Amino acid sequence: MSAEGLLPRARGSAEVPAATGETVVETVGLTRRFTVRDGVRRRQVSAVEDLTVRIGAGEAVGYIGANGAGKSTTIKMLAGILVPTAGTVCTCGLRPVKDRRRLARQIGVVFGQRSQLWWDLPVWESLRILAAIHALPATRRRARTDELVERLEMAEFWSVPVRQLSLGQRMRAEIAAALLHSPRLVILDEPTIGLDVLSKQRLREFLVEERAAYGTTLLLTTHDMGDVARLCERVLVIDHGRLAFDGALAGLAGAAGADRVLVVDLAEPAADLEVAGVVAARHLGSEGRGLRQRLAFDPEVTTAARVLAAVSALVEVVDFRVEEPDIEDVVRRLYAATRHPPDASAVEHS
Ligand SMILES: Nc1ncnc2c1ncn2[C@@H]1O[C@H](COP(=O)(O)OP(=O)(O)OP(=O)(O)O)[C@@H](O)[C@H]1O
Repeated sequence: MSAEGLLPRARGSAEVPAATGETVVETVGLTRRFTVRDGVRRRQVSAVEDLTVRIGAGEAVGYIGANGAGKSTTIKMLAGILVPTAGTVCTCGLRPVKDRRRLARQIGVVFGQRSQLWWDLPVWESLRILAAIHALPATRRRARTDELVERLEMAEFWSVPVRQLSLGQRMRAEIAAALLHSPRLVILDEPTIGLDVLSKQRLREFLVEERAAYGTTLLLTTHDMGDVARLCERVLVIDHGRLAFDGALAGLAGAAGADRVLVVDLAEPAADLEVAGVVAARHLGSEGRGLRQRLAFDPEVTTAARVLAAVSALVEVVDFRVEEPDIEDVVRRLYAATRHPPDASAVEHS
């Protein structure tokens, strides 16, 4: 059966519905500590400490941090897999551990490094089993399956056992499995890890479309800042278990004091441009005997227009562009700036 008429069509654009104001995730003072053996002694590791955060329906939130920062531990508490040591957590209006079965109907979780599919079964059979677990009515199952097969381009490997799939194919099947029951909240833990550029792009496009069509809330952990830049308008940075930043991606660059870069192409070769005396900019490098020059500036202090004007007063500019800060670098700086203890002023809202 076709999905036509039973499910709203996904739109191809990045248009996203406005958040409804309803709360999908709410944590207050959420904390999880582990006791680990250190030789003969035992010590406590604080994986997540005093995390207070609210995510509204329809939001797309990137949850980022260094290895061991506490991302997976947070996700496990949101999904009811781990019991918090202290604090409270409410996911889709439910208490995750106590209401875990009911919660399973409302959330979809994808762990990039772990599979929820049956290794020896063809993709279609894994999805059939999951549909039965979620007790999806046959019409809804068929319509949703048709839709996912088409949008995730799964027809070519629909009957192939999961163990024979390429990583990109398996990830598409994992996403289909997690979204089969149309969950309100989708949690993705490193969904694009190991994927080639094209597979990453396809997956991101699918998630943007899914959100646009159904207003799905996305919470995404990733080390790939391209995922965050393309999928999320809000970023949470966790550092040593504590929230170090909560705000817009652009604000993250501002909080970390990252520089933007003005790249100018000149009509004629020129010596290294020194405009620091006029505006707060520093020369980063030159190419082609000075035909192309790069100038870094702090967006908190000056603007691209002012730097360009200062350069234009010295030489003839034929072309220019402004490069945004490298987000990996931004996060690194933020870690450095907020280490022990985190700077509460970096948290824009909670
Ligand atoms: N079951 C456990 N027992 C003991 N310590 C744990 C356990 N799970 C996590 N930890 C510790 O808690 C801290 C946070 O781990 P977590 O896996 O949540 O980090 P992460 O941000 O997801 O890291 P990564 O990006 O590497 O997956 C780490 O110091 C980790 O060693």
